[in-house]
Amino acid sequence: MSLHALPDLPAVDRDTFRNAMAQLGAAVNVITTDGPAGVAGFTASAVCSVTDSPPTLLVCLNRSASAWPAFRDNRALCVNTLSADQHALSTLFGGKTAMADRFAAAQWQTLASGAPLLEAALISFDCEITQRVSVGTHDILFCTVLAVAQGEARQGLAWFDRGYHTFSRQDAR
Ligand SMILES: NC(=O)C1=CN([C@@H]2O[C@H](COP(=O)(O)OP(=O)(O)OC[C@H]3O[C@@H](n4cnc5c(N)ncnc54)[C@H](O)[C@@H]3O)[C@@H](O)[C@H]2O)C=CC1
Ligand SMILES: Cc1cc2nc3c(=O)[nH]c(=O)nc-3n(C[C@H](O)[C@H](O)[C@H](O)COP(=O)(O)O)c2cc1C
Repeated sequence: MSLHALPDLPAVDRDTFRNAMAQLGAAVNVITTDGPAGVAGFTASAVCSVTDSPPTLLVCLNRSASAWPAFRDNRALCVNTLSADQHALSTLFGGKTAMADRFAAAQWQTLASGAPLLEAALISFDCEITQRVSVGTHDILFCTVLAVAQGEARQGLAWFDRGYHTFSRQDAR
C-alpha cells in the first residue's frame, strides 16, 4: 500500500463523519473569556490535552458562533468542565441565548487570567490563549494553563450519542 493512493480515496461525507463522531463520548465544558472584547462563553465538547510541558490544552470553536469575536480578540480563557447536575448550563451556553442570560444563570469568580470561572464546576482550567489555528469552519485555540480550580462534585457530565450521560469518580462509587 502506497501513500500515493491516498488522494484518490473518497472523502467521508459530513453526515457519516457526524454519525461517527457522535459515538466518541466527551466531557462537556463551558468555555468563557473576558478582556478588551468583552465577556462571552459557549459549550464545547471539543477540548483535549496537548502537552504537559508547558501545560497546554486545546479548544475548537466554530467561527460562526456568536462568542467567536470575543475569543479572537481576548487572551483570557477558562475551561469549566461541568458536573453531572449542570446540563441546563450546557444547553444555555449551547447557543441561541443572549450572553447576559447565559452568565446570569450561575455564580462566577476569577483567577489569574480574568476569564469567568464557574463555581461548582467539576474542574476549571484558567488559561491564556497562546496560539490560534484555523481549520475548515473552526479555530483551534491552544491555551497555556495558568491555574486549576478543583470543584467538590463527584460526578461528571458526558456528551455521547447526542445526549447527556453521567460518570462517577472512583471514590464516588
Ligand atoms: N465540535 C463542534 O463544533 C460541536 C458542535 N456541536 C453542535 O451541537 C449540535 C448538535 O450536536 P449533536 O447532537 O452531537 O449532533 P450532530 O449530529 O450535529 O453532531 C454529532 C457529532 O459530530 C461532531 N460535530 C457536530 N457538528 C460539528 C461541526 N460543525 N464541526 C465539527 N464537528 C462537529 C461532534 O462531535 C458532535 O457530537 C451540532 O450540530 C453542532 O452545532 C456539538 C458537538 C461538537
Ligand atoms: C454538548 C455540546 C457541545 C458542543 N461543542 C462545541 C464545540 O466543541 N465547539 C463549538 O464550536 N461548538 C460547540 N457546540 C455548539 C456551541 O456551544 C454553540 O454553537 C455556540 O454556543 C454558538 O451558538 P450561538 O452562535 O447561538 O451563540 C456544542 C454544543 C453542545 C450542546
